[in-house]
Amino acid sequence: MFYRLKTDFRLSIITLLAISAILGITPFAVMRFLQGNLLAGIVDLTIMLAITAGMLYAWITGDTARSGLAMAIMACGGAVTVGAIVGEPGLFWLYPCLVTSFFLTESRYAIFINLAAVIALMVHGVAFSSAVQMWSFAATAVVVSCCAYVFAHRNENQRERLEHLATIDPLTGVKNRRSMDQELSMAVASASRTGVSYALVLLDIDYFKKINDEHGHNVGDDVLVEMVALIEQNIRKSDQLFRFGGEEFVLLMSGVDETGLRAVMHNLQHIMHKFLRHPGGQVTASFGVALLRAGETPDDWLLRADEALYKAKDSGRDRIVYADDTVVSGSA
Ligand SMILES: Nc1nc2c(ncn2[C@@H]2O[C@H](COP(=O)(O)OP(=O)(O)OP(=O)(O)O)[C@@H](O)[C@H]2O)c(=O)[nH]1
Repeated sequence: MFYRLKTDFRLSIITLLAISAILGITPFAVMRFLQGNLLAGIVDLTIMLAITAGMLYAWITGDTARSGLAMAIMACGGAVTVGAIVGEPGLFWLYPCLVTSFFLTESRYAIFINLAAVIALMVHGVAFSSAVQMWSFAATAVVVSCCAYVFAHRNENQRERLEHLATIDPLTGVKNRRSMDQELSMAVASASRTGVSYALVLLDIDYFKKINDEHGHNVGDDVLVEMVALIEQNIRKSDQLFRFGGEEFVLLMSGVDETGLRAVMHNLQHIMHKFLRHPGGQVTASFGVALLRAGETPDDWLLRADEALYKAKDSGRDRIVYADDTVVSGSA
């Protein structure tokens, strides 16, 4: 539960709004019933129930886009109704709604909802004691909306940037290990649901330390970047390459059978032999390959590929080893 709140920003805003609405509106709903203002009490109660239902929908379905939009409409619509019924005191409720609508839904919808709410109250007019008060309300509502828009927009940009930084390896531009863990779990789930086959390749450059030591770290970096470019040019768009750490990479392929997999691996090794160079000569790599088994966990799958890679290194490097093979094949 806390993980979802931490990772899904809109869900956390929806939850925050719903909890605030329940805590903030309940005393007023009780007060209005006690004062005999049945209509205002029922409106308060309806807003609370609708917002709570929106939050439950978001938690159950994960569809925060639709529930966020619905909640922005409900919150602003509710504030307008309260303003129209109880007059001036009800206007204050619109301000927090104008702010949260930018965090609940896309900016273009939020602008429309906020404008509609402000105009509806102005047209209704009953909540205002004078024209000056009405126009002051309109001006402050627009200022609040503009500030909320700028803040929400900047927040969204920074969140996207952070998400990018957290999932991408800055040197090679491929996804990092953190993304890989998620993708492997998704692949395992997809395989058991749809029956699509998946293969995992653990790839490690041979004697990379020597390249660094003899030619410098920058040359080592260039080798990593070139290798990634070569691999990406020779895999399908649906295949995914991750940097596992250091000079180790993971290639995740979907929809491959054993024959196709061997052809792809043979081609990759061939391409690297032909094109991957450093100032001192050829760069080679060792590969551990494992096709996903039915019911296997991501950790076990990765472990089999790792054991195959270990065998490839142990038997002389520049090798492709398939997890279920007993015989280690040599270089192409
Ligand atoms: N240039 C560069 N080097 C890195 C980077 N990350 C890790 N390394 C280096 O990669 C080297 C890996 O060395 P080892 O684990 O001994 O592997 P190896 O020399 O390739 O030996 P084998 O894998 O057994 O063939 C270390 O010297 C690390 O410092 C990086 O981003 N850039």
